[in-house]
Amino acid sequence: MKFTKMQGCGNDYVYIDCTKTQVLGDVADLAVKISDRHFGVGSDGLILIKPSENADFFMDMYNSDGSRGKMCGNGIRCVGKFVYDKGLTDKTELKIETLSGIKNLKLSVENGKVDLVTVDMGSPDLKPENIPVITDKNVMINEPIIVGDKEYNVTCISMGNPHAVVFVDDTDNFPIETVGPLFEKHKIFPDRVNTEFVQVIDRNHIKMRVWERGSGETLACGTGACASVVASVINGLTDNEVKVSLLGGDLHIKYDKDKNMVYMTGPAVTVFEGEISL
Ligand SMILES: N[C@@H](CCC[C@H](N)C(=O)O)C(=O)O
Repeated sequence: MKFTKMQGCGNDYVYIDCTKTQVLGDVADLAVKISDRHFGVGSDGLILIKPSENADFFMDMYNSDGSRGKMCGNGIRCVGKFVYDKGLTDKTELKIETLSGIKNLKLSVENGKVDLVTVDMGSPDLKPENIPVITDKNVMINEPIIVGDKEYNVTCISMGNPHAVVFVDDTDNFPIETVGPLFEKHKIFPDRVNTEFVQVIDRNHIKMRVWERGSGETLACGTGACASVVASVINGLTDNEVKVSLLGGDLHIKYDKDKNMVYMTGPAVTVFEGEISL
């Protein structure tokens, strides 16, 4: 089975072209095995590119623990690059279906290959039941919760998947490896949660580290960067166009408040290709 390893800001997945053939068997188990950084290819998860009846392609994504994600911001940019660079389409404006709906992509092509991709990420959803987060509040904006033995203020947002955004003074020295798992499995998040720890640098620049549900700390999270910018804007901390510096690179996020739409621009990179014998 042929695969391509790709990354967007260091958030790396193994991509398999399933437009003509299917992956048979237990895909969740395959995702766990392929993602293993010692005994597998090594990645934050697995992404299958499938045909779609409603869009140009379908993105089916799995975290490294085998759980299925509904949306992946860094992954969807790489799907755009994959299908264009491999000649599966010659369109530079694409519709990609995900488990959280259809997303529109614009590909920037340099010397015949895609480098940057802009994605219309749709509207952020703050309704607790849609995230989901268990609360008696109408929205969770900067609300205190106890995690472990400490109080943190969280802003909860769905970008097609669940996010909790926490503002901190210093992301570099934040103990994400101990606090991240406590957020992920906190009882108020019945489907677990992706947690972004955000430091505001200025009104157009934030730093962010992420603990992803199902994958642990990753070098970047596209949906998380979008949620972080929405949270920064609604908490009055930034303007609506923001550079998000992640451990693996920068994303540019625009939150159009009037239309309530979020746009993400960032890189998509092919790392290597290979073949797996199962
Ligand atoms: N890295 C992704 C998000 C992947 C899915 C997430 N862990 C989930 O389970 O919701 C991104 O770039 O958005």
